[in-house]
Parts: sequence; C-alpha cells; structure tokens
Amino acid sequence: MAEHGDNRLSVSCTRAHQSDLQDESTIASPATSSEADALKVKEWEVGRFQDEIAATQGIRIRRRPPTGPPLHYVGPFEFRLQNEGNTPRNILEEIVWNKDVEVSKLKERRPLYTLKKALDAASPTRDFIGALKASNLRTGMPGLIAEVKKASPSRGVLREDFDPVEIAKAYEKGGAACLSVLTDEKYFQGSFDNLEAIRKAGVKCPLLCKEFIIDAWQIYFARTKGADAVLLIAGVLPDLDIKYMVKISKLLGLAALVEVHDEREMDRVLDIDGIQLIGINNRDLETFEVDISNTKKLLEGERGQKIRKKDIVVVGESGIFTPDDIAFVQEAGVKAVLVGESIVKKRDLTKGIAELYGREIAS
Ligand SMILES: O=C(O)c1ccccc1NCC(=O)[C@H](O)[C@H](O)COP(=O)(O)O
Repeated sequence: MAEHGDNRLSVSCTRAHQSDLQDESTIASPATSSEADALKVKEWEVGRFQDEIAATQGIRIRRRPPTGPPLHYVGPFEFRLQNEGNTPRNILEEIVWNKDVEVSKLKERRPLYTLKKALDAASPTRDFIGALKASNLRTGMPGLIAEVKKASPSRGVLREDFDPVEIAKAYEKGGAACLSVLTDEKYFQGSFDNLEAIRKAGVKCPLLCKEFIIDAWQIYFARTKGADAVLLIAGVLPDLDIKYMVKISKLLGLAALVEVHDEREMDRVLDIDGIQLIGINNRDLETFEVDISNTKKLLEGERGQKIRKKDIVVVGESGIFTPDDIAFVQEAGVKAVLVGESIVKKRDLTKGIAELYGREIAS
C-alpha cells in the first residue's frame, strides 16, 4: 500500500518546505484498508484543493478528474460514463490524468526509498547547461538539444525505423550538445528503457528526460535511469511545485528545464529563485498550434532584461525546421534550441543537423 503513503508526498509537494526534502521516505503506509480508503478520499479532496490553487495561478490543467476516475465499470459489462467533469478538456490534461495513474502504480512497485538506495551507486551526472553554453560559444549558434522522438500526439509516428541508440549516436556525431529523450510510452512511444540504453551506450551528450513530471518521485526515477536533466512544465505545475522540484533536481545533480508557453507562465517562472534554464515552447500543448514568433514575443522588453540579468539560458522549443528559423530564435535571444520532428524525420540524421543549421556544427 505504498501508493497511499507516497500520495501524501505529492500533497507535501504543493505545500513545499525545505524540510520536506528530508521527510519523504519516512512517511508511513496505511495499516488497514479502511485507512487506505480514508486516505484515498483525502487525496481527492487535496487534489481539488491543489487545482483551486493552480487555477489562481492561471493553470488550466487539472491534476485529476474532479469527479473521480474517467472510466466506470458496472456489473459484468463495461460502461464508459462521461460527463463534463470527468472528460479531459484537452490533450495535455488527458496526458496529465493518465500520468497520475501511471505514476501511482510505478511508485507502488518502486517506493522512493528504493530509488534513493539505487542512487548511492549511480554514476555522476553530466553538466547539461554547461554543454549548451560551451556549444554556443564554440559555434556562435544556439546549442542543439536533439530530440529522440518516435511519435507525438500532434504528428503521429515520425520515424518507423526507430533505434534510439543509433539515433542518439548520429545526433552526437552531427554536433548536438545535449539530447532529449521522450520517456512517455502512451502518447509518444518513448520509454525509460530508451533513456537507460542511450546512457549505457557511451553517448557523451548530457540527457534530458522528456517526461510529464507531476510528482517529485519521477525526478528520482529519472536520475536512476541516467538522466542529467528533467523537464518541468509551468502550464501543469503550480509555483510551489516548481520551486520544490527545482530544489530536488539540484540536490540530485540534475538540471531543470522549466518550460513556459505564454507571458503569464514566463512571469511566474521569473519570480522563482534558482531557475537557470527556461524553455519557451512554441507549441501550445492544449491546441497543438505552433508559432516560432512566440519565442520572440516572450523575450521582448522587461522580460528579456530580467532573463539577461539573472543569466538564465533560454531554449527555443518546437517548430524549428530551417536555418532561417535558427537565425530567428537566435536573434530573439536564445542560446539553445530543442528540435525533434525536423531532424528525426531525416534519413541521414547527422547530415540533417548540418541542413538544419545551414552548416556543419560538429567539432
Ligand atoms: O509534440 C507534440 O505533439 C506534443 C503534444 C503534447 C505535449 C507535448 C508535445 N510535444 C513536446 C514538445 O514540445 C516537442 O517534442 C519538442 O519541443 C520538439 O518539438 P518539434 O521540434 O516540433 O518536434
């Protein structure tokens, strides 16, 4: 019944205090099924409370279906009962609701204390932000985070002959500074096995675990699978969760790429101390619309000044296809780009990077 004990952790995550960082593994599991039921009820109540807090920060994505699980099974037949409350409003919300269930099950199999134990023997992480800065200095162009991406909800399957390790090696050969590895199975056909395999294959580029993180447990898990950085999506996580998760990431030696899509999210994130890496996603994850001028819009005026003052590295993400696109986001102020579709679809991945940049960027 570790799940229920651990679920209390995600509650503490929203009410983050520094002391939570020490207390996590000591929370007890419920002893009886009635205690477990009571905890489940509490969990729903807290979930609703979390959503209320999130809404005050402009977050539209609800953590869980407000009226209970989206599927109901009645008698010998399965009925799919849907109403406005338990139907996700968009794909991002659907992903988050599925992730919540997935993470609860994973936590039951691998409670936090076992992950912490595994970390005692883990090899050190590599400097993700340092690699981006070094590449930017060396080439005079944005450092490349090349994405190992088989499929996506908006584009379907991008590459049929998908060998993650071969793709990672080809990207590295083409001059990628870092790699982004999608680990979500249901919507992106990715996996943590891919992340682990790339890490074990001797690829030197630091690795971003591209996951929908909603619980600090996932950060520990990513670290055990070889990640050097994790993604935190401001459109999903309230401010206190971001603060807490950035701290946890640092404690584990991981960089945190905090992703924003609009001005409101950027302003929230700029008010949080300790953030060194911000990704501006040109894709609206609720509608799939992609517009690279979003990067420019979010870096104009006072926001740009604040970012430079804080020495934050900005990554332009999504919809980058041509040397003109690279020049456009560089002009806007990014020091790095995160690119999936335009390179993963190329037959020759190494050459594809040179085509994207309009020149060789390998050293
Ligand atoms: O790509 C999607 O369809 C998508 C849908 C819902 C949530 C996230 C999604 N993508 C994640 C990303 O933002 C991209 O994988 C990444 O920035 C690379 O984008 P691209 O170069 O356009 O493949």
